[in-house]
Amino acid sequence: MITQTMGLLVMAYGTPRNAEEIEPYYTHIRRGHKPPPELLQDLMKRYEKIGGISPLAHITEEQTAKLQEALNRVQNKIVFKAYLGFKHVSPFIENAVQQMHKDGITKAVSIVLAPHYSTFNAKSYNMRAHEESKKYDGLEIYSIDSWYKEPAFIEYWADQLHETFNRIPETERNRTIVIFSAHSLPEKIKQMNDPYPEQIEENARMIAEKAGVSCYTTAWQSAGRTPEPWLGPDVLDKIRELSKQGYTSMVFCPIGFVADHLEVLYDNDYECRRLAEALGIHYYRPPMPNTHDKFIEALTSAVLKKLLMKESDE
Ligand SMILES: CC1=C(CCC(=O)O)c2cc3nc(cc4[nH]c(cc5[nH]c(cc1n2)c(C)c5CCC(=O)O)c(CCC(=O)O)c4C)C(CCC(=O)O)=C3C
Ligand SMILES: [Fe+2]
Repeated sequence: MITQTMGLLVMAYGTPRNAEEIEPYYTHIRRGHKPPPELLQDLMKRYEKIGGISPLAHITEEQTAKLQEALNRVQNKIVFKAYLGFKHVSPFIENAVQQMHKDGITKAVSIVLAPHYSTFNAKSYNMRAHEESKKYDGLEIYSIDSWYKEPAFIEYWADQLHETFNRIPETERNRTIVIFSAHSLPEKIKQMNDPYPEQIEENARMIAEKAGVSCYTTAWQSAGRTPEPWLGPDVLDKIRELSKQGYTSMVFCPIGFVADHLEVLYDNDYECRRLAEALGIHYYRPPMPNTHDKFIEALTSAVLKKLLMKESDE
């Protein structure tokens, strides 16, 4: 019995699709200010290092298609129709909302392809979607703020940790530490009572507990290249500190991200690995969620939970 079609607004950071798009992308991130040539060169070099361009565009589309497919498979009351909107590239979040309205959608649920809530990501994504939807009479969007506690998400990373530990020689295990990391944000979020730092800590604890890992820590990565202070400790400093403490194997779980992209393939797999190996440390980084079934299950569950809560409100 099908009762309604519902929009599924999937929002993500966005990535350039080819080398020509890098400059306009970076300009958008910098709120319309063209990057100075050195910064642009530096970013282009990082993309070159991971194969010319990020695999992210493709992965995001696949995640969205799989989420739509799973939502329509596990229940038969609502037909979900997915719309993808980006923060920094076209189609922008606003374009996706407008398209939903054009297609006659009156109710939609929105989800961000990042697990945690902060003023810089989920809040700004949701605000942009809501501002745009106000222009269209009768388009209501139910926004999921965060979904990092989804059991299938915790299980995904716990399973990955199990598999990774199985690859680490037994004699090495008592000198192994897991580093959970997320994108750093400007330190001023602390004065804004932003829940992001606590959510990362809580998520790390939940995953470590589920995996039975007692030796773990958290750190920040990929801080912006601006003069203002960013949340620390940075993951590179953390590697140096842990090396001094005698750890010789490190397992990197960048839980703030959900796909293979620049921050993981360059900041973790190139920068962290290079430093770790220079210090004689074995570097491990379990695969990212990408389109893994467990991960899609987590997103599916977050969407259905949001709608159940909505039903009981009404
Ligand atoms: C919290 C957060 C997430 C995770 C949550 C979410 O996903 O929403 C995230 C993800 C991503 N960030 C990405 C890329 C970039 N982010 C930059 C710069 C910035 N990120 C910020 C925050 C975040 N970013 C911030 C506060 C800045 C400073 C400028 C500003 O105030 O906005 C820059 C500029 C140059 C540089 O600093 O490197 C680039 C190129 C890509 C795509 C990678 C690819 O293409 O493979 C992804 C998935
Ligand atoms: Fe970013």
